[in-house]
Amino acid sequence: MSKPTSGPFEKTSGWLDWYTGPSKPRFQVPAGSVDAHCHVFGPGAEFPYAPERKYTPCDASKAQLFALRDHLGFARNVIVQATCHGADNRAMVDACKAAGGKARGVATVRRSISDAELQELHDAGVRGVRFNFVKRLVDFTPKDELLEIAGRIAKLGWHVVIYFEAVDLPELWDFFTSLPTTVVVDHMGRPDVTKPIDGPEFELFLKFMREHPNVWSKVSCPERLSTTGPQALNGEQNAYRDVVPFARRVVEEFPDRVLWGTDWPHPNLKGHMPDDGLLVDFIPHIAPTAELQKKLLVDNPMRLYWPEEAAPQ
Ligand SMILES: O=C(O)/C=C(\CC(=O)C(=O)O)C(=O)O
Repeated sequence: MSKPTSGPFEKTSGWLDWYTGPSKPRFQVPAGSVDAHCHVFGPGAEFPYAPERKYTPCDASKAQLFALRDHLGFARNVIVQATCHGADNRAMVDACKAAGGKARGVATVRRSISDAELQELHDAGVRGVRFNFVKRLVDFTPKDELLEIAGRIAKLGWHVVIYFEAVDLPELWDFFTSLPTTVVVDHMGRPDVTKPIDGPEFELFLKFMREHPNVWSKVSCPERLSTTGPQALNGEQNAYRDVVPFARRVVEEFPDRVLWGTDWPHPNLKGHMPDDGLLVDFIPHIAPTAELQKKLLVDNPMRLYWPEEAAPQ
């Protein structure tokens, strides 16, 4: 793939650019697979980064995303608005429109958005909004504003994607469980994988899913959660071993409510930038059967993002 640029913006110091020579995965994903968590960044010269952003990335264009999709063997993308674009959804919307029906979007919106603007987002392929509670990424938005937004987007049949750290789940529980839509958790609520899988923290997350059938989870981002590695580089086929039991537990207990995504272009990674081909090779470790793989990669994302095309359950 072509090399990343950064246009008129200066990248955050220490920024790691996405990996330009991803390997061909050994694991062949099922036909019609969806990369259900990825982003586009700019390009900044065309779609400037938001003034309120907490980081400035390298560019990651729609063409580069679609090239990766094809290289990895995926059919479709779900493009999630990244915080470096704030509530300016133009780059994400432009990518969705250019994908010719092969991408859906998850937007960030403020309460000031009009019904006509929401409808425009819908027409472009947006099917959800993201509420981000990770303090290093966003400033606080009052819960009443978020609830108001959730009530409005529920009428469009959209869902809410939530991003938070495991330690914050108890405090956010009442808010999350009051949401009137399907709720999709990013990266399993970022468990601390150095803690026991049967310990209180991850148990609380499992209870959250068990007691609330509207809650789904992305079993993504082992490269963010792992502390032991090994890194998905240089052909490594057993990357991020410490994350496997956590993701596998979620896939096996909730096979109809899990999604997977590359998280390309992997904003804010500090230690290394994974080879996305090897990230795909991680999938059979967490979804060990063909049936689980098809639910994770095809049936579930199709039901949520392309219900009009999804096979009946
Ligand atoms: O890409 C992700 O899912 C995670 C992110 C970035 C992010 O959420 C954003 O910029 O919106 C992170 O942990 O830094």
